[in-house]
Amino acid sequence: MTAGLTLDELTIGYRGRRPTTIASGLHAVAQVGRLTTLIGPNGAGKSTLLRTVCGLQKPLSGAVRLADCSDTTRMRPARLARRIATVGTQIIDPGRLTAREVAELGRTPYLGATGRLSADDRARADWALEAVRAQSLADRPFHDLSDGEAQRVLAARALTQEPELLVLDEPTSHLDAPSRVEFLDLLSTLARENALTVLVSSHELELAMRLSDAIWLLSPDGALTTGSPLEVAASGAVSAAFDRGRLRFDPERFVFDVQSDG
Ligand SMILES: Nc1ncnc2c1ncn2[C@@H]1O[C@H](COP(=O)(O)OP(=O)(O)OP(=O)(O)O)[C@@H](O)[C@H]1O
Repeated sequence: MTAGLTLDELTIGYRGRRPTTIASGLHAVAQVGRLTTLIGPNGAGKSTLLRTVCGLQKPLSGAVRLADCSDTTRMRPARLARRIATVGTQIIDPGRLTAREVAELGRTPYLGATGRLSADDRARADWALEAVRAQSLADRPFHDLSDGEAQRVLAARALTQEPELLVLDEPTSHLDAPSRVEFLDLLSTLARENALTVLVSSHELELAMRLSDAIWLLSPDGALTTGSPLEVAASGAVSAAFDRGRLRFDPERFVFDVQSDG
């Protein structure tokens, strides 16, 4: 197994007038060819961690290392864009562009001074649209797509970027139930078949536990528990972070049960 992403004594948070530390001294590894899902209750710091991993936000201290040990927190944006692709929670508004043209935007970090796409650039975008099963959407205006369709096209744009690390913040939030399963399964397949490291955040705890190769659980106290879904469930950390009221997480079936009174 090869480490595609390593958090190295990473402390995340916010500077400014009211400095806030969200989590400190984090250590974790995401493997190449695996789907790693970051889970945690609202406000635990998932988006903060993902933004820090992608170089969109500076860490308070520590490093985020790629497979060759280079530190993304010190990388220039142009270099970052060739190595990490990210899909945020917001659906973008690219004006009148078609879905194919949006996917082709993923080639931007590789274009020369003319800004013209080569046949290889176009072929890469076509491959990515096919990989996320969005070829049939290619010629449609992006802004006419449903949120779920748009999310698949944005994933294609990220793949077109030929990253070694793909980071998606809540990629299933706009999808219906079967599409959520399908999309996480697709990400797992893409990771495996393309030697890609994939890190996603999700509120779909039960699905994430069933479909991910590895789990990073960020607890409200800033602790990060990592391992296979079985290992993380057995550690009791999922229950500690999510159980409330009569809701209990079953670490063997990966589902929440509502306990009866008495
Ligand atoms: N720009 C900011 N400055 C200071 N604090 C912030 C800033 N953005 C977010 N926070 C705080 O950081 C904490 C973590 O927020 P974050 O959005 O990373 O959590 P999350 O786990 O992604 O939450 P959710 O599941 O609700 O999306 C929260 O307490 C939030 O209020």
